[in-house]
Amino acid sequence: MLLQAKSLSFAHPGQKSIRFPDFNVDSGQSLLILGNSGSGKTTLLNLLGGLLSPASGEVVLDGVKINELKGQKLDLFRGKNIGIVFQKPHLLAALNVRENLELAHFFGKKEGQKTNDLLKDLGIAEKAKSSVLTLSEGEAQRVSIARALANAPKLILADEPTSSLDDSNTEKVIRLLQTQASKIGAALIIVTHDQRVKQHIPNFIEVKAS
Ligand SMILES: Nc1ncnc2c1ncn2[C@@H]1O[C@H](COP(=O)(O)OP(=O)(O)OP(=O)(O)O)[C@@H](O)[C@H]1O
Repeated sequence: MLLQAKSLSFAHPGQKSIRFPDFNVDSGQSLLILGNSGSGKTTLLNLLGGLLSPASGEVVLDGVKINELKGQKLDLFRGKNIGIVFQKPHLLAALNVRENLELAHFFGKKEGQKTNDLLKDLGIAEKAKSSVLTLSEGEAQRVSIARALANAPKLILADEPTSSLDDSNTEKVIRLLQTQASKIGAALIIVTHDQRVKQHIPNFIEVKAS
């Protein structure tokens, strides 16, 4: 089993504790995290990516308890093994498209996937030297997906990747994430409240505010 989430709970400062369901995900599998607005979906994704530390429980990725790693060890483990697609692209404005991807290789201390191949796969090869400030929203989002895939991670986490897209682009982005995940044998976890995504990925867990 690639990823195991066990007895996880978390409380933001001044907020009620959120308890999350247990689940496992294998390499090559896709899973949706569903739930109402404010139920804790992004919080769970941040726990899985080691961006937050749980109040109780554990996240085990490839036999490593992420929640027991700290500082540089955690950053390096995340850089090598986890690719995160955030709600907003968060690209570095001073760097062009190619450099934004190469930065991921640098932080992951890993050669990973070839930048040219990745840009071609995601249909943005002709933008390699463009400033990220000149990209359309959809292009910027594809660059952020390419960056998450650059190190060929074992786990891909995506937070609401389709919320601002129309139906046809929603389908394209989900296909892209699934195709890329299966190409590198990664597990794919997508947070969404977009009902359209359920048509493409039937496997889901639901986060409920208690
Ligand atoms: N930094 C924070 N400080 C305090 N409370 C927070 C913080 N981040 C989130 N929360 C609260 O924690 C709860 C869960 O938030 P979270 O963002 O995980 O929900 P979500 O299910 O992803 O919501 P949405 O679908 O609206 O994005 C919410 O009640 C939210 O207000």
